[in-house]
Amino acid sequence: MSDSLERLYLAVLAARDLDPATSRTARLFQRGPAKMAKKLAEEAIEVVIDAVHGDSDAVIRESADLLYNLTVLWASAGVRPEDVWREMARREDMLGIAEKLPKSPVKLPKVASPRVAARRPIVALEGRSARKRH
Ligand SMILES: N=c1c2ncn([C@@H]3O[C@H](COP(=O)(O)OP(=O)(O)OP(=O)(O)O)[C@@H](O)[C@H]3O)c2ncn1[C@@H]1O[C@H](COP(=O)(O)O)[C@@H](O)[C@H]1O
Repeated sequence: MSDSLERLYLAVLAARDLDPATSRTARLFQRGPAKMAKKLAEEAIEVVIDAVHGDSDAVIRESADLLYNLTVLWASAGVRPEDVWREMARREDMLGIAEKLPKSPVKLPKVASPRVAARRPIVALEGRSARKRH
């Protein structure tokens, strides 16, 4: 998925300077961050409404529109996809990926790699209040 988003981000950057009369992306850049934010919010609401109605095909279509509008806003804000992937990796390292632990006690490897050792333990979701992400 990140490859698709990265290709889309590059296409958005390339379209920024096209003719707004023929390029939606160029038109969004011409109209500025407020318009971009409005379109992004509209798409998010469309995804929510379609999800609530159980229309998964519409959720797929609107999610593609949402991601398009998100990459436009990233470009406008000077954010690159790799900046977001880095933050997601940081959170994964810090918080671990909460997984359902097996019922029987599991033998953890004696020697963990420094990266694994630095990670917070994987926690079971049942019966624990979700930690607030920071
Ligand atoms: N990936 C997309 C993409 N996804 C969605 N959209 C546009 O976003 C719209 C979805 O928003 P809406 O549902 O609000 O559609 P709308 O009601 O017609 O829009 P408004 O009238 O509300 O502005 C779609 O109709 C598409 O026109 C996209 N427009 C462009 N791209 C890509 O962006 C790059 C640049 O394309 P241009 O902007 O055409 O130069 C290319 O790689 C394109 O494939």
